[in-house]
Order: sequence, then C-alpha cells, then structure tokens
Amino acid sequence: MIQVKDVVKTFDGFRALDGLTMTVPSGSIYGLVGPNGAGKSTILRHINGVYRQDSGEVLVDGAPVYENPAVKARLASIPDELYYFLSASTRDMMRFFRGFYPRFDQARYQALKDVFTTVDERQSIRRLSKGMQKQSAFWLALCCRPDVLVLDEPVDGLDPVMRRQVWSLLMGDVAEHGTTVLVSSHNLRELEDVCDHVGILSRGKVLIERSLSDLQENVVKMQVVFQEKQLPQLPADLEILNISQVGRIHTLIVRGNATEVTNRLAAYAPILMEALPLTLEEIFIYELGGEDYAVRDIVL
Ligand SMILES: Nc1ncnc2c1ncn2[C@@H]1O[C@H](COP(=O)(O)OP(=O)(O)OP(=O)(O)O)[C@@H](O)[C@H]1O
Repeated sequence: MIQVKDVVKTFDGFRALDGLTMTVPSGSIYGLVGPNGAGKSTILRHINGVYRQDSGEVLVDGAPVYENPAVKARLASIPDELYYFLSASTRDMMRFFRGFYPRFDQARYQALKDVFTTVDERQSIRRLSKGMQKQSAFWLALCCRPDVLVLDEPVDGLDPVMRRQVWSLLMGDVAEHGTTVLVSSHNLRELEDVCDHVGILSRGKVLIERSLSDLQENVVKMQVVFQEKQLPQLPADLEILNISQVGRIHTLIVRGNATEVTNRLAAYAPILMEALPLTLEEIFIYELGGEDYAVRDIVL
C-alpha cells in the first residue's frame, strides 16, 4: 500500500504540493488524474524517492521511501522524462536493472522480445523514437517484477495497439502477482477501462479519491418515461444529482444503487424505466456537483 499523508513540497516558495493525501491500496491500479501543473509528476517523484517532501509522509507498506534502498528495490517506475545512461541500449539497461532488482526476470526479458518487436535491444535508447523509448521502458520495468509500479503518463506516445498490449500485460501482473500500479494521466477516459481506483488532483491536492466499485454502486443514471410529460413530484429524500429531459424521456442521475432507485421510482408507475451505468467522467462531474469548475475541466 502507498500512503501519502499531508505532503507539502515548495519550489522557491511555490507550493507545488499543498497538503496532498492519498492512499493506493495494494494490488490496485490507481489512476491519478489532473490538469497540467497539478502536481502529478511531483508527487510521483516523491513516491519514487527522488524528491524529499518539506513535510508530511510518503510510505510504501509503512516504510518511508526517501533514501530507503529496501523500498526502492521493490519499486519500479517509468518517469515522464526517461533517464538512461549515455548511449546505453535496452540490453545494457537490462544488465543494470538485473543487478539492482533482486527479482529481475531474465526469462521474461527474452519472452517480451516477441511483444516489443520494433525495439532493437542493441540500439542506443536515446536514438530510438519516443514511442519506442516508452516501449523499451515498459519492457525493462515489467522484467523488474516490482511490487509497486509508478507510471507517469505511461502510454503517451504509444500507438493504440501497443497501448492495449501494455495495459494487458500490466493487468496480468496485477491479477497474478498483486502488483500495485499507480498511473498518472491528463485524461480520465484513458484510465476508465483499467483503473479500479481514481484520485483527482488539482493545485497540489487530491480533491476526491474513490474506488470504482464504490462509485458504480452509489450513483445511477435512470431513464424514465411517465404518462404525463412532466416529472411527478419525487420524494425529497431521493438524492437527485441532475435532471434533464429530451422529449418525454427524463434522465435522472440519482445517488444510490440501481435496484433501490428502480424500486423507488417504480412506485410512480413509469411507462418505461431503465437503469444505466455512468462513465467515470459522468460520475465525477455529478459527484462534484459543479462546485469546482477546475475539476469539471479535468474530467470533461
Ligand atoms: N523542479 C521544479 N522546480 C520548480 N518548480 C517545479 C519543479 N517541479 C515542478 N514544479 C512546479 O510544480 C507544479 C507541479 O508540477 P508537476 O510537473 O508536478 O505537474 P504535473 O501535474 O505533472 O503537470 P503535467 O501534466 O504538465 O506534466 C508546476 O507549477 C511546476 O511548475
């Protein structure tokens, strides 16, 4: 589990992280979403142990990360700016990582040659295209067999086929080995199919953090048609987050689970009623109730 508790980081007096708190459960794929400059890379660099916070705590399984080799040997990352030794090839970096990560999986390195076919393992990584450099980074990171994988905008620059391949490898590792994956993105849509937890970051703080199952069980979209064109007077304790109408179809976003809300609306004898799942984007928009326009911009 990764725990970030009330972390503050200032650069020349500017609070890039302003009391950031988040929890990434073990074995989850946690998506950290936020606009440019929100602090995503900065918090990931703390979790990688590159930066030391001014105050607060950054813990992996209860142990502080900064200057802690035992934690770093269990953690691999793909940062936003990839770092390689001058003129090192993927194979050179493999040898380096093999010496550093106790569970480095040489057989997997060989097997993944069939996935990352466009990457020549002997070529200097700096001379590869941006997308190929990302592929090389994934190839290496996956072979480290880390308990925790920290990915900063990881699929940027990868073509759609490679994105799918990489996500499927990552999800396989989570399922088989309980790897914890923390991944940042500008785009909630990008993470929709893969994450089971999401945190929204804005101006150095996590504004909301939810598990997907919580979200999906707690908000439902109902499409209903009544005999009358008007919506009947619904009970005040039915927590309706949004109402819209197209023709005779009313679309209600209601807090509660689908069965419970369906049963309550059934009492008003609708001609037609259907409960639909919400996308992650819709859930966040309604959850936030339009209070924070910065966040609406992030998720829209
Ligand atoms: N080394 C640094 N020195 C000074 N300011 C910094 C440094 N690193 C980050 N910042 C500032 O901290 C804020 C957060 O930056 P960060 O790179 O973490 O944002 P981000 O959410 O990753 O953005 P992006 O989506 O654009 O990559 C920005 O205002 C940035 O200018």
